Amino acid sequence: MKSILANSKRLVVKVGSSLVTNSGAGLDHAAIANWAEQIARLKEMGREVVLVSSGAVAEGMQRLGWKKRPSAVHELQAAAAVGQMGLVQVYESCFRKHSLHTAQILLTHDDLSDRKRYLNARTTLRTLLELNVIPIINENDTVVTDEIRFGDNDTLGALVTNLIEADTLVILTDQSGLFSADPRKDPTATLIQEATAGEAELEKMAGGAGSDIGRGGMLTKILAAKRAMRSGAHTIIASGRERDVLVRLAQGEAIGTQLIAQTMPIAARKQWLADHLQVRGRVMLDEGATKALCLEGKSLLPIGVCEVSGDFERGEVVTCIDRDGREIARGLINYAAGEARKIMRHASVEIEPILGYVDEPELIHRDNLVLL
Ligand SMILES: Nc1ncnc2c1ncn2[C@@H]1O[C@H](COP(=O)(O)OP(=O)(O)O)[C@@H](O)[C@H]1O
Ligand SMILES: N[C@@H](CCC(=O)OP(=O)(O)O)C(=O)O
Repeated sequence: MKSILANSKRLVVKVGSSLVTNSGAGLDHAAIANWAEQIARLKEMGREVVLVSSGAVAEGMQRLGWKKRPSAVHELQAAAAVGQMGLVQVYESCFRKHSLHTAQILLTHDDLSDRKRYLNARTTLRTLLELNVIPIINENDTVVTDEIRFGDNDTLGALVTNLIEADTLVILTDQSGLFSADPRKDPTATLIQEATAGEAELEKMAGGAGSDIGRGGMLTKILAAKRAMRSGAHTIIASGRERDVLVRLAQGEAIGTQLIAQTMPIAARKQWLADHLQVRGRVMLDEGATKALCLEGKSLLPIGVCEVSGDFERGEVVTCIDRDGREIARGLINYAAGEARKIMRHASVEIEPILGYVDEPELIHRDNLVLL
C-alpha cells in the first residue's frame, strides 16, 4: 500500500494541542523545529504546505501559570491570546532557519461560510503560497466562543483544505492513527490502515479526547475527513512523533490511517457550489467569452460580459448565460453588481482606472466556476 501523500501537491498539515505543547508542559520547541525541517524538505520536493496549529490555550495557560484548564470561556479566550504569541514566535524562528517566511492567519468558521470573507481568505492564502510563505493558521479565539468551548481545530483544518482545494489533509496527533477503539481504554484496539472517508462505521470507533489538553478526540478527525472529502481531498491521521513522518509519507510510505476520498475533485466542487450557494445575479457573455469558458477552460474576464443583472455582492454566486439565454456556468463573482456593470466590456488593466482599485483581474476565476 502506497501513501496518498506521494501524489499530493498541495497539503494542509494540522497539529493538535497535545503534540505542540508536549501534553500541556509548554511548547515543544524540538518537535516544532522537527516539523519545520520536514516541511522545508517537502517544499524542496515541490509541495505546497499550509499549517494549522493548535496549542494557543495550552501555551497561554502555561505562561499565565494556570494549572487547570479554566471553564470560563473568557478566560480560555484570554489564555489563547497570550499563548498565540508564543506559538507564532516558535514557528517563525524555526522556519527562519530554513529561510522560509511564515504568516499568521486567524480564522473563524463563520469567515469561511461568508462568501465575501471566503474569497478574501482564499486569495490571501493563495498569494502566500505563491510567495513561498508558510501560512500558520489557528482559530481566532478572541471573537468566537463555540470553537474554543469544543476546542476543535480538526474542523478548521478541513475547512482550510476545502478553501484552498488541497489534495490531502494530514492530521498529526498523539496516537499512531485511528484505532478500532480508543487505545487508551481498549488495549486490544487495532490500527485502521485504510478506509473510505465518510464511512459511517468510522464514527463508531472514535471516542472523545484522551486528555484535558486536546479536546476534539478522534471523532472530530473523522468528521474532518468527511468534510475534506467534499472538495475531493484525502485525509491521513498519523503520529506527529513518528520519525520523519511527513517526509516519509510524501515519499510514499503508508504510515497511520489513510482515509480515501472517493469523489472526484471537480464533482465535489460542483456539489459544494450546488449545495451551499444561492444564485444572486446573472451575467451575459459574448461569443468570445462563452468559447473561452466552455472550450478553453478559462476564467471569465470583464471584457467578455455584455450585460449584468441582479443585485449581488463580491463572493456571491451568479449564473453565466450565453447570448441565447442558455445557462452555461455558475461561479463566485469577484466584484459586486455595481462594480461589475462599470467594468464589463473593459480589459482587466482598466479595472483600476475605473474603480480606483483592483481585487482580481478576473470577474470569475476558473477555480470558482462550474460549467453546467
Ligand atoms: N478510535 C480511536 N483511535 C485513536 N485514538 C482515539 C480513538 N478514540 C478516541 N481516541 C483518543 O483521541 C485522542 C486524540 O485526540 P485529541 O486529544 O483531541 O488530540 P489533538 O490535540 O491531536 O487533536 C487520542 O489520544 C485518543 O485517546
Ligand atoms: N484554538 C485553540 C483550541 C484548539 C484545540 O484545542 O484543538 P485540538 O488540540 O486540535 O483538538 C488553541 O489553539 O488552543
